Amino acid sequence: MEPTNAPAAADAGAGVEADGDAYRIRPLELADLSRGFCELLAQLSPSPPLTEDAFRVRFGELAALGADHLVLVAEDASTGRLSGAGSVLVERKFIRRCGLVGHVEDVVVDASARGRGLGERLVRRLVEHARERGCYKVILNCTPELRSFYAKCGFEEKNIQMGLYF
Ligand SMILES: CC(=O)SCCNC(=O)CCNC(=O)[C@H](O)C(C)(C)COP(=O)(O)OP(=O)(O)OC[C@H]1O[C@@H](n2cnc3c(N)ncnc32)[C@H](O)[C@@H]1OP(=O)(O)O
Repeated sequence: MEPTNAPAAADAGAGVEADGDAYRIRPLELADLSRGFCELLAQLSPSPPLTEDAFRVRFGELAALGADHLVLVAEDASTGRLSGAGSVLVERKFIRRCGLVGHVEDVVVDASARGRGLGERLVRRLVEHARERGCYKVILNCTPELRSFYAKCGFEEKNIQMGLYF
């Protein structure tokens, strides 16, 4: 599928949030590469800048997943730069009568915009998307320091995380 500059997962029911405040929460767009998307992600994990081609290819791959993959960004209404981002992936399982599970990933708020409730708003929007898709639960991995942030977003601690890095 040829990627366009249309919002990813535009059919996801993930409508733009325009509540008149400083940030506009909406799906990722191709033009967001030049609005600071990579700089935001670099605050989450080592993430060198992407070329336009690399970004376009990955954007197209994710768009092809439709509403099963949603990347939301928060655009600063006064500057047009991105101040936050987060993703949710809907996993299709066999168990629970072919149940669906939402995975929240890569939540980040720019250092200059933290502490104003933007992270919580992003996470709640991602969770709402998973709920509307019919997921029976939403899960995520985080460091122990973020327990209280995710508790504020409605999550409770469950099990432990295991990892194997290559
Ligand atoms: C699944 C994942 O992606 S895990 C990775 C999470 N991302 C990161 O660690 C990247 C670096 N950190 C960040 O980008 C931000 O600090 C975030 C996303 C964790 C939080 O974003 P913010 O916009 O600052 O959070 P927000 O203002 O919505 O905070 C909501 C509540 O959580 C609390 N909170 C926020 N960050 C933290 C924290 N690091 N530790 C403890 N509590 C926190 C706030 O005090 C607030 O509580 P309050 O309502 O009582 O005041």
